[in-house]
Amino acid sequence: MIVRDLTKRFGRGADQVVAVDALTFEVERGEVYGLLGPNGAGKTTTLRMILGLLKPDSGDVLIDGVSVIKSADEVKRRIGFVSASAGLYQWLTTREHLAFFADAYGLSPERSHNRAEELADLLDLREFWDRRCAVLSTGQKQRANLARSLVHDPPLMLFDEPTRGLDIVGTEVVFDFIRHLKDRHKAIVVCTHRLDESERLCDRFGLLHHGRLKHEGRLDDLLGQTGCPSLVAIFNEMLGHRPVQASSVN
Ligand SMILES: Nc1ncnc2c1ncn2[C@@H]1O[C@H](COP(=O)(O)OP(=O)(O)OP(=O)(O)O)[C@@H](O)[C@H]1O
Repeated sequence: MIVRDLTKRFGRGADQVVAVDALTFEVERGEVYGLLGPNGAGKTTTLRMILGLLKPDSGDVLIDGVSVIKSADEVKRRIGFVSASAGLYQWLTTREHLAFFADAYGLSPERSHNRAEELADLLDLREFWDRRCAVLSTGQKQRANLARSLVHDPPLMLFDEPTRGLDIVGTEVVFDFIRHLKDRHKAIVVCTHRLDESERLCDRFGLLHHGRLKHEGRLDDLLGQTGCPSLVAIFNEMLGHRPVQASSVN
């Protein structure tokens, strides 16, 4: 995926906010890219533009050479999206969800059946396969949600706070899923506030502040460039935030 000079402003005049400001980055197949930033940095706005849900003021996104400006529907077919808040239909079972989304993406009935079987094995869905999503546990819902996102086997996967609200086991399921996608040569973007998790998961990072990339690179490169000991320290420096020193507290 190539994000090129993406810009989005909201409002007018003195109230105008430049949510995303000439943002450029690339994510290779088989790479996990952490798009990180504080509240209001522009992460969600960026994801919405990549997904073709929000029109940029300028710039473009190319997925396998297909432009979101020229062919938003083509781009949508090439993306799987996982968000902590993305809803499942409460009255559908997991099996029905996969069939519904496979149909929406235009898979043949045979391909839909085969994908459902593969995903049921991959994410261990069979124990709650025919239960309505309303009665599933948070972890089961997240597994159903992960399966739904991958039903059309897209080349690009976007994750927005994928572990929010999950316990350690649920978090590991998400991690294993992302590692599986990496092994399958997907391009993967993860937005999260969990810097410790992103350090474990991501190959490369883009640190966003006021809609601009302030730092980009592999963790070692970022630590070397900034002289900071951790991502948290880089964040604090970027935000001009000085942690309280124990010795300075009376
Ligand atoms: N529809 C909108 N109308 C006006 N301003 C908006 C709109 N959407 C986002 N913004 C503003 O754009 C900026 C970027 O918001 P965005 O939601 O992209 O940040 P974020 O990095 O996802 O934040 P968070 O981590 O809190 O979800 C913020 O200042 C926000 O208030």
